[in-house]
Amino acid sequence: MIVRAVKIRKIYGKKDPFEALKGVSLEVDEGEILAILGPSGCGKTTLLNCLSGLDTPTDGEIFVLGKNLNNMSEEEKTKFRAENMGFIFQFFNLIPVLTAVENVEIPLLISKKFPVNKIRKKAYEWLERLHIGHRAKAYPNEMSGGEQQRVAIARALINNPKIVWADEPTGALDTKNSEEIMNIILEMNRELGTTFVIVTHDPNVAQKAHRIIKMDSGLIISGQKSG
Ligand SMILES: Nc1ncnc2c1ncn2[C@@H]1O[C@H](COP(=O)(O)OP(=O)(O)OP(=O)(O)O)[C@@H](O)[C@H]1O
Repeated sequence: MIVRAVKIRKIYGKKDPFEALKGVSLEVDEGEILAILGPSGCGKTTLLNCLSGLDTPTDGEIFVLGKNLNNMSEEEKTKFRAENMGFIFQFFNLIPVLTAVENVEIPLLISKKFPVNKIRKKAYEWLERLHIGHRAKAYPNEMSGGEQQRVAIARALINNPKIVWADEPTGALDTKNSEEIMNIILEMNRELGTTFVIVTHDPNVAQKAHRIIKMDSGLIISGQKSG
């Protein structure tokens, strides 16, 4: 088990509090592709952000790779994320002033695990692997949505993370590109064993996952492994 969340509650606001998560427990196995499906506003992004340590739940405990996020400082969480996690977003979140290959290099430059002279080569290899080597020198605004998302996936995976969090990764793409992005995620999962947790509105995307969790109004309503 790579992720375990126990009775997560998240309350936004003090004056006019809103309970976005009402006691959510879930487990994710290593190597699993888990889709989190549910209507707008049901708490999917809030849950994902809590699980990855980007946000802090009001109550409950989250263990990732056996580590309790509650026991980590913000600095420790940042380091833990950089070493173990990758992120994919709906609108790609590429840095507009950097080329494709420069965007892909970022996690390696931060982690300092690779000598600088090897980083460019590795970034090119990842772009080739995702069939966009020919776009290496393009800037984000010169690329299609599908191309930008491939760059973002290369960036998410280049550091060989144990787990990748994807928030509506196909939300800004047409059907054909959505299918291609999901196929890439499946392929990477098979080849590298990376765990993916994918928030989506799209039942076609969710269908390709190993397991689907359905949420409604701040609760998981189906798909939990145990009660
Ligand atoms: N920072 C915030 N302050 C107050 N309320 C918030 C905040 N962030 C989210 N919410 C509320 O919490 C609820 C859950 O939001 P969340 O973004 O997690 O839903 P979601 O299921 O991801 O929605 P969508 O599919 O539209 O992205 C929503 O009602 C939202 O309005």
